[in-house]
Amino acid sequence: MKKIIKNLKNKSLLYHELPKAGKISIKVTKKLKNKKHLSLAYSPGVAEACLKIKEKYKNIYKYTIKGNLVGIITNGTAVLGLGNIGPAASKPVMEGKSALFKKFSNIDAFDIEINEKDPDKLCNIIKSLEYTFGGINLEDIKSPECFFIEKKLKNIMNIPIFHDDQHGTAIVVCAAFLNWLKIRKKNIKNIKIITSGAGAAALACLKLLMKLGLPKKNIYVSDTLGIINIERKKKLNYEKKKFIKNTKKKEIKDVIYKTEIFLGLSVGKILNSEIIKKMPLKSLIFALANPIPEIFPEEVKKTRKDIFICTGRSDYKNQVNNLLCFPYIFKGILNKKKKNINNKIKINISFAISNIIKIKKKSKKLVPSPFNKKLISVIPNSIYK
Ligand SMILES: NC(=O)C1=CN([C@@H]2O[C@H](COP(=O)(O)OP(=O)(O)OC[C@H]3O[C@@H](n4cnc5c(N)ncnc54)[C@H](OP(=O)(O)O)[C@@H]3O)[C@@H](O)[C@H]2O)C=CC1
Ligand SMILES: CC(=O)C(=O)O
Ligand SMILES: [Mg+2]
Repeated sequence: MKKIIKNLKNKSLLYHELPKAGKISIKVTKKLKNKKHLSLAYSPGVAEACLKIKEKYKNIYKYTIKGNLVGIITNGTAVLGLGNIGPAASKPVMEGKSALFKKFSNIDAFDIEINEKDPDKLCNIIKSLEYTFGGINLEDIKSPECFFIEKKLKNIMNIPIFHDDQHGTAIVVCAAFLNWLKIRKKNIKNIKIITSGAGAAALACLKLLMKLGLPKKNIYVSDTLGIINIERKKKLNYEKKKFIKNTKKKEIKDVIYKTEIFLGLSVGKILNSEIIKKMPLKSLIFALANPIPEIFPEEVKKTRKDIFICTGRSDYKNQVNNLLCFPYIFKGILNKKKKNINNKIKINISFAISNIIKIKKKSKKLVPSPFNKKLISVIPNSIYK
């Protein structure tokens, strides 16, 4: 195992370094071979396009890349499960998201890493980028600040704003959950769930699961201090407060015997064999922290073959990752000029993703592969005007 991990680390570094540093580059889309072309692309011809936009702002979509350009914006405060590693160290992730936009939905996306933690100041900087982009994909901004930032940007900007870690993740988690319900022939009203994580991703997932019908009383939320229960005094924010559970139980292991879903959106290695032994039959574990999941599938299989397991990683089956959503949802958003994605649309998309999978009796497959060609049609088509 150690050798495999070392091998992956080395390969990944070489992948990023060679033959050219980074994962993306810019491509010129018009002929630019001679002075004739140059006089169209640059001075004097370019002035005509400028003046058309000056005359009518909407022309910016006709004469520039704006309508197919997304800004992937972070301040590096919650980068994967690596935490607050800062804007510079976040750049490989953001370049990666840009590469995925291009690969999976042919959307051009610039990564913008901003060295600003103050939510109001960050909003002002992002607002000032409004003319450049057709939409903003907020990424890896820690909670609870991310909730305020997204809300404020939606109010002050005239382009779509989408916090991927919240809504992209929630849509994909719900899709997997719907298929698990189908396989298990279970009623959502009877399902109990415990989270590890009470941040952007975990709370957004819970909110969407509740829209699907999961009763709030069936939810336990836990974070670095354990279950958010009635005795909790510290480290509560207004979003966590919505999920205070009427219990004195403190630890995941105290309640996991009755929760069929474990939703891990925190950090690696939270679960172990001892804890999962107690889970109900054929439970579902989302071990979605990146890059190290809350528990590795090998450990689950060793202990409990009946359990369904999803991770956020590309090297295991059932990759529950917002990658299954963000390239395609933006395709729909940009094409349909849709500014806001409401819960009804998010649920439509979850059903659309889940329906790609043909449920088979003994199968444990809950989500399509990221390379499934149906995603590019079903997700944008689930967004109505
Ligand atoms: N697979 C996927 O598609 C996605 C996966 N993720 C993963 O989810 C995780 C969280 O991301 P995000 O919500 O954006 O980040 P946030 O910073 O918003 O939230 C992180 C949460 O994890 C909790 N946490 C951190 N360490 C521990 C610990 N040792 N035990 C229990 N809880 C802990 C924090 O607790 P506290 O509040 O007490 O600080 C916080 O509630 C990351 O690992 C990320 O990679 C995120 C988005 C998508
Ligand atoms: C997948 C992702 O967005 C994350 O882990 O933060
Ligand atoms: Mg992320």
